[in-house]
Amino acid sequence: MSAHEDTIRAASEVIAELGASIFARGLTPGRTGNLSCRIEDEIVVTPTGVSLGSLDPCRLAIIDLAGRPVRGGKPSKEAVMHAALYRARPAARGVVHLHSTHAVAVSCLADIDGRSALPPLTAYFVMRVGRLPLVPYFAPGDPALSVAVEETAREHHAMLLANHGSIVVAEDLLSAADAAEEIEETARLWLLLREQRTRPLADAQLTALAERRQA
Ligand SMILES: O=C(O)[C@@H](O)C(=O)COP(=O)(O)O
Ligand SMILES: [Zn+2]
Repeated sequence: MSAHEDTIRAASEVIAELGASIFARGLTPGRTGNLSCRIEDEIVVTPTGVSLGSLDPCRLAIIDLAGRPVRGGKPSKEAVMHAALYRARPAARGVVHLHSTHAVAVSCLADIDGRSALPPLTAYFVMRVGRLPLVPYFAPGDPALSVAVEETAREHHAMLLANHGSIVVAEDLLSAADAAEEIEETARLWLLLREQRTRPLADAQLTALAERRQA
């Protein structure tokens, strides 16, 4: 087996392990959500119609950076969107898309700010996620969704898909998962606090966090 195949195999094991953990913690129900890792110019992505809780690392799909199937199982219907994210952010190596309950709830609200779907309630949210734009609704797998996501990803690594869920692209798969989990926790906090006056972080506090992130 070549070194490339060895790396694909190792990434597939990480994807299956992470999928099981995400599913066990109730972060995406049923057969929703999809995960991927970029290895050189190939992407290992979860197959369509399979629960993240029961992924077989030997049956994941391999696609190219144009989103075309190369070998393995039938790719997620969002594979083209994953490929679009890697094109938009060439240094990225992991993508996580989830239907986490509270994040989906926020994505369905009529009155959210499309430029920033969740307020900066905590430092952790600001450090992991930053500003979270809302991508307008397109049906799952619609090529127009990939176009919208690719455009947004040039400025933001995390976004909320209207009436759908979260999607994060990051330097590695586990960092993408951390950010997706943080979106869910912040959405839950925000819904808990909705009837109360809140005190999001102030601009000076956000600037200080941005400086620490760069340090
Ligand atoms: O919402 C959808 O249908 C997809 O975005 C999804 O989450 C699961 O689709 P597959 O990855 O094709 O199973
Ligand atoms: Zn989905």
